[in-house]
Amino acid sequence: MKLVIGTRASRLALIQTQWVADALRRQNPAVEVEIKTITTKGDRIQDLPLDQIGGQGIFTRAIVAALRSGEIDLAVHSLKDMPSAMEEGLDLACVPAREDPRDALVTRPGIASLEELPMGAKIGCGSKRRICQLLALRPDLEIRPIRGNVDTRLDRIERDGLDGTILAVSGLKRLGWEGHICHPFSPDEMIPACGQGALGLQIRADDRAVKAALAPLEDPLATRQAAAERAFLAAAGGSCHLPVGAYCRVEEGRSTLLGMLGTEDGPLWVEGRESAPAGEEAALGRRLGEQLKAQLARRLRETDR
Ligand SMILES: NCc1[nH]cc(CCC(=O)O)c1CC(=O)O
Repeated sequence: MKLVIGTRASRLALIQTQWVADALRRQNPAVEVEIKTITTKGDRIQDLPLDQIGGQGIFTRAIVAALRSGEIDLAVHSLKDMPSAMEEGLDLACVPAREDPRDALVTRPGIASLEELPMGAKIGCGSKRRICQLLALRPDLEIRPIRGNVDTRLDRIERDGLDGTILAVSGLKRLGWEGHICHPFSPDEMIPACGQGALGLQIRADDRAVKAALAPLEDPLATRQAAAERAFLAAAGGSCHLPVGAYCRVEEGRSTLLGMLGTEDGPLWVEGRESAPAGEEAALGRRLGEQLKAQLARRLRETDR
């Protein structure tokens, strides 16, 4: 059996795809794997903030089209870049073992902790979710817009005279930059993006052969976390325009979900926590998502008065 995997061309995307290809070959030596790189709108437009390019799934749409046309059989995404509603005719085949889900502060040399960041330090950050939560911890910090892939952002600390930036631990680890981490934020300090650190393996919904070939890669824990976090994202109505995040802690017999949701233009945001028996993660995500959406709407009405 031959299987063509599609991916973005960034170094991180290629490393993630190579990981899946290797796992596939290991599980199933009969599978012949080919990797095809695809340029997305998000990769082409590097000089605009994400929320000005517009549209959900700017990093995934071109890949989705290749999947639909049969040009590729499997798309490897960062789960956090996938819209909560799956495109018509496509399916999430499975979620493999997850990398570290946390966000991390990366600083210029000479700053060894969050506390050592001077008053008014300049932090490069384009994520509304990260900005809301960082300012809650350190209201004095000055936020500067920043974009580009992980390697570019690290370079820009020095080039733009920044004191630091915030990146996902998973991406830093996969790229070999974990030594740059100054402070990993616990999910209680900074709720990660839904699915952060996990990969989403996307296939044509009717492609049973590819689904079966991928089945051994499924991680039951990551699958339960993803079910909760993505149901939260869908129910909260989250997109890349809103500060939104969720993290599901899976324990013996019980799952606890942390979630946060804010308004597009800030500064208002709310957070909450709910738990449910194991196996009910999707319902848990929906419940907390609806709850926080209603809570945010209430808070907005109160501030209008
Ligand atoms: N938004 C860009 C993006 N998409 C996926 C990752 C890597 C993190 C992951 O594995 O989820 C990153 C970089 C980052 O946020 O630091």
